[in-house]
Amino acid sequence: MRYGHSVETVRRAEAALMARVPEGALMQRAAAGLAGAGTDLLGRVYGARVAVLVGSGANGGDALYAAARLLRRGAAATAVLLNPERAYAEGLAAFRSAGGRVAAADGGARAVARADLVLDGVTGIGGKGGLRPEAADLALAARDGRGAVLAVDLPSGVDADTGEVHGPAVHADATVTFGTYKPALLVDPAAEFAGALRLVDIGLDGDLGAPELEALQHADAAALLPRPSGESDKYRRGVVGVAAGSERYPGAAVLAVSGALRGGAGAVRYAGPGGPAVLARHPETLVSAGSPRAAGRVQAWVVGPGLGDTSQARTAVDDALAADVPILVDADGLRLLTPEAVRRRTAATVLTPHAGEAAALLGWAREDVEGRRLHAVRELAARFGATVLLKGSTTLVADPDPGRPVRVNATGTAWLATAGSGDVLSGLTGSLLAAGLAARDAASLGAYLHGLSARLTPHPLTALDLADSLPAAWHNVSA
Ligand SMILES: NC(=O)C1=CN([C@@H]2O[C@H](COP(=O)(O)OP(=O)(O)OC[C@H]3O[C@@H](n4cnc5c(N)ncnc54)[C@H](O)[C@@H]3O)[C@@H](O)[C@H]2O)[C@@H](O)CC1
Ligand SMILES: [K+]
Repeated sequence: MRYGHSVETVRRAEAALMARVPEGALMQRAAAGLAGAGTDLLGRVYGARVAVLVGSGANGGDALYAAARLLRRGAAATAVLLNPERAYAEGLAAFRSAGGRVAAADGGARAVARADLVLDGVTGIGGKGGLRPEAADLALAARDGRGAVLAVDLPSGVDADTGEVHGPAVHADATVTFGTYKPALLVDPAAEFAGALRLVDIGLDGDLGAPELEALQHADAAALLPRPSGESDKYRRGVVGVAAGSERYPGAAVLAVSGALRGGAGAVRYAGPGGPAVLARHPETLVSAGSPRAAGRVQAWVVGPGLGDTSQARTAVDDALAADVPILVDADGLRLLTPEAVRRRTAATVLTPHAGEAAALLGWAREDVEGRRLHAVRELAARFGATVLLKGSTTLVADPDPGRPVRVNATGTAWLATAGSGDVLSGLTGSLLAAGLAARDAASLGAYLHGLSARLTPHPLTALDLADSLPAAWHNVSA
């Protein structure tokens, strides 16, 4: 599992650790990791030009010590001090004694433009609000310059705890972060500013408390995959019901069933008007034309994709909400649900909105959901007492229990933004629910496999390609 911790948790762990190690040791560990990443980006250090953006805190200190290390290996380095009186004094002294130069008051942009590597040490976890104008200009010069931009701990200007970006921020090619990931590195929009991530161990692990965020890795996904045992038959593996599609949108039925068939359940029951289209593509489906209530026993329901807005659609949603098994509600189901009926449920409920649907459920503007994804997903989970999977550039899964970390999916790709891809995810995740996974595990494993499948499918991909690649994603995880 990859974890993200809040600033408060990091600060507490640092304080505990600092009491046990010699003064300055943590910063030297950080600087060593940073210099190593800088070396990798440069390829050849000797003769390279490094520009160091230095703010007024320890983040600038890390950058200065790292630059001192690069200077000792033959680089030339220029520091751009944003607040010369408050630059980290010991780091600046080490930088100067290794041969580093300080740019003249008006020479910062030139140093940045000429650099092969720009170290962004403006702010780290102590940053508040976006970059101030002078730093914002340098960040632009760094983005437009020829060198690689390496952020120290975080790209300066992003909000460490929320992943929100309120104003200009550094666009990094890579970020070296210390001790643990910070939420901003894992959640958009901030994560888009961070580039490739590298975690440097500074010895915090034993002192870190509970994480804010966690991201499944391959091994975590593998451990969650349902596997049939010797005693399994199709009913013991779980039967998933799919109430999706309509005369108007029969494709959604086909796509949701395609996902469901590849999600580990032993059988898929389809209930609704899309039966002929479903059978034409998937003859193994158990099809009925009525509502979920009349469809026979299942261990989980998926309701919503392509249902439309008919009375039959409303009945399907009401029936699914009334069923005493886990359910997943997506798309039209999210528009048709009664919040009170969701809150009344005792079996698990998973809601899978994209930003627009989340905005409608919350009564927010869509931009607010996109800008405040972590807040939005937590708020939805709390209001509905449900597990919420918020789709998008970084898919998040929040549990109704606010004490549990939000899960962030690391496998997504922009290629998933294709018609019908959400229908496949719904079917897949519902199938994992039917196979017996807990709601947050089903949702986060569903997102993981779905993203991986998109990565394994030749581009540009269609939703059916995506479903067809799910066995390869499954195999990739379990291999
Ligand atoms: N505490 C520790 O043990 C360690 C800290 N480390 C580094 O220390 C950083 C935290 O250092 P600090 O707490 O000094 O804080 P930062 O260096 O992140 O920034 C705080 C300083 O920046 C100013 N500032 C805040 N927002 C600003 C903005 N928008 N524009 C311009 N200036 C702004 C503040 O007035 C303050 O002087 C970490 O991110 C990490 O890089 C590492 O050296 C590892 C060890
Ligand atoms: K930084």
